Amino acid sequence: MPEVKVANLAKRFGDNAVLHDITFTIGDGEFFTLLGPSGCGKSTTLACIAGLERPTGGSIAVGTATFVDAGTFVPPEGRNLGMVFQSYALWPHMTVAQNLAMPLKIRKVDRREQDTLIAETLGRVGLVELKDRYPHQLSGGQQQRVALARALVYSPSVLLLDEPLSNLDAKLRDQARAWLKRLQTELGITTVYVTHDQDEALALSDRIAVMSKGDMVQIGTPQEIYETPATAEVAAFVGRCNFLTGTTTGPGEVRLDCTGKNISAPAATTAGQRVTVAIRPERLEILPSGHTAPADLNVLTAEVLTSSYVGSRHEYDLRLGDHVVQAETTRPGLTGEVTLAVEPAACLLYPTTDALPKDVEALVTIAQ
Ligand SMILES: Nc1ncnc2c1ncn2[C@@H]1O[C@H](COP(=O)(O)OP(=O)(O)OP(=O)(O)O)[C@@H](O)[C@H]1O
Repeated sequence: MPEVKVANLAKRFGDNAVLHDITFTIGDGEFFTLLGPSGCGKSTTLACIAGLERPTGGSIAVGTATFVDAGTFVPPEGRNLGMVFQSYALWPHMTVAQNLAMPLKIRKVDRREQDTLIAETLGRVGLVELKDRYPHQLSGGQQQRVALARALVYSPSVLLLDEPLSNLDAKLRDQARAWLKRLQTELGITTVYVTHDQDEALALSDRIAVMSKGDMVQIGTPQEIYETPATAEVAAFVGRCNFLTGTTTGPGEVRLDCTGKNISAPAATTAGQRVTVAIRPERLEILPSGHTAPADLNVLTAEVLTSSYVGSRHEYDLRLGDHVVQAETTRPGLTGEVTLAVEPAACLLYPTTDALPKDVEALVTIAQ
């Protein structure tokens, strides 16, 4: 399966520049996800790869084939890519087998070969016995599999998926996610996946590209994106996060505004910088008041405001100085004053100029 190379991709609709200078390379057989909030340009990027949109700048190549470059634009039918959209777009008056036959007929595959490819592909997605049903006789999950089978039946070089699971209910979606990942690994097909769902992106991807307002903000493995987000905005978008403001007081030290106390944060360098400290809720260990935390941890005193039981863990809202922070733990029944302990390495620092989304700003200031 070939590499996908996108370089300096730009797209504008009239005066509206929606993609600026997007560059990434997707490896052979990689599951690569474009993740970001609504309107950031994910679908437009995918549509440019598919040939459904004509970029205003940059180049796109798959393997040795150049699809887009100065003076070159290969139309979608010349690209041999498989595509599945959020709305499965199955032909309602055709059976499952007929839906799969359509792209083969367009490619003038002979009849006997068509039957073999359809049977093989339906076998792969576990739908052989449903081949004579019409789309309205299938569940949402089954329709989604048919759409995927239709995109795979002609052995595309790359699979493009635009929020293909978002019409499924939560439980089905989890199952479909696991199934999709298994199928993709089995086929080894290079896949570009678009989603605004960070859990889905973390669970499925070999690498994730986080987009914001037409720019690529960070590209990395799920672990890199979650554990070392490049900006406060990425930290806020991927997973839950507490944001506290402060001022660096020297190498490795920050004075928090909310408590007036210093904490260790290895990324701090020179004194006097205004910073935002980002801490994931699960990295805040809650200890009942009076319990001593290991000496190498940052220790803060907080007060439990509310707790919720969410099955595998308890989520606590706590007052920390004039802020509310969230922490997750398996410890039930904590009330009143508690100790929060956090490893210095889990206190990520960003310049305060790093814009946070408005809803996160509201969270940061809620307790003031
Ligand atoms: N055909 C079009 N004409 C004009 N503007 C468009 C067109 N298609 C997309 N846009 C604009 O381009 C921007 C990026 O849209 P795009 O659909 O790529 O975002 P997205 O990240 O996929 O969002 P969502 O998750 O909501 O689908 C948006 O501001 C959108 O309004």
